[in-house]
Amino acid sequence: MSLRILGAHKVFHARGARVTALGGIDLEARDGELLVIVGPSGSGKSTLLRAVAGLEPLDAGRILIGDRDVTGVPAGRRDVAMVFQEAALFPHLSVAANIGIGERARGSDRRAVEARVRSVAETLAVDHLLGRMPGELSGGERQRVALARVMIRVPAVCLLDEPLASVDAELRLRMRGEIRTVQRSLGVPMVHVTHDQVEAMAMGDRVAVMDAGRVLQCDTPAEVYARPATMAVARIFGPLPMNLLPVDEGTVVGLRPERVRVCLPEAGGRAGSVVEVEPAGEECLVRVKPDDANTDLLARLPWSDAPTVGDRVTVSWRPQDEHHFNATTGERR
Ligand SMILES: Nc1ncnc2c1ncn2[C@@H]1O[C@H](COP(=O)(O)OP(=O)(O)OP(=O)(O)O)[C@@H](O)[C@H]1O
Repeated sequence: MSLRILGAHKVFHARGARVTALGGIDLEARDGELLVIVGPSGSGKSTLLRAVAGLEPLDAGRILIGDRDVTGVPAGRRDVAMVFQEAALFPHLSVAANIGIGERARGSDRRAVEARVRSVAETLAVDHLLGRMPGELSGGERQRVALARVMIRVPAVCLLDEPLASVDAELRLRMRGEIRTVQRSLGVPMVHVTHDQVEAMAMGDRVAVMDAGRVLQCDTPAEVYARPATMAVARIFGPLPMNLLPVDEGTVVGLRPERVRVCLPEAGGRAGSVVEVEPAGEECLVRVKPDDANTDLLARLPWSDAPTVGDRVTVSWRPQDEHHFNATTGERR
């Protein structure tokens, strides 16, 4: 069954101000697909998920799960499972009871539920915590318990709102894989909101890039990365924002920092000065101010090639690495 969002509109009125959280969203998460949503803070990602879950009524638009129009259906009857940024667990129930509560409520056999709880808890590495209470867990552990509760059964649609936000880097990597595996085995559409671009690239079958209540582009992560449809997408999607250099009245050239070469002054290219060097593990981020432009260029280089602040350098790139955008509309040429 697919999830379809058609013309979703939502305006909030907050202290005299009108905020368009959703400005007409059309989006589909296909059966068995993991659709990742990325976008700056306030772009409407959580509002969209909450609308699908039935926690936020839409001003206009429809939500369909398979052929079923669930737009007016209360949250409890949509068969949508959701994990929030802040995992909400029942404080007076043990971890095991929290994970199994939905299944028990549906009247499943106690022994069968216990076995299922154990199995899903092992997958998410919380099996050693089954006897604890939610108040005795770390943020990341609570998050994994909330995930386990969702993944214990097969809902029609699964929604994840930054479930890995408070999980450390190593576990995050493992859980990304786990979520993919569980999602494939559930075979249902899953919509996953994240701020983590690497996660979006790694996990998504497709990625929807949102800004100001709109979907700017929706395609495979590889396609969005290789051919961002607009300057805004180029800035939002990718491990680092794209460099955007106005070249003439009508055109802006976009360059991924990983495609910018920084060389000694003798080499050909545009001359400039290094204004910032930031270590990033095996690599470094180098900011260069070209002599003939006001826009700094960000480059990602191996740490072994790191220059020093104040160095005179030249920057260059291959013509095929340039992205061209219309300076007025922001659209890809
Ligand atoms: N209950 C509310 N009342 C008024 N405005 C709201 C309400 N909920 C959200 N908004 C506004 O709607 C817009 C979209 O919010 P939303 O939480 O969907 O963004 P988001 O993309 O999930 O952001 P973040 O990445 O920071 O979680 C924001 O401008 C926000 O301030």
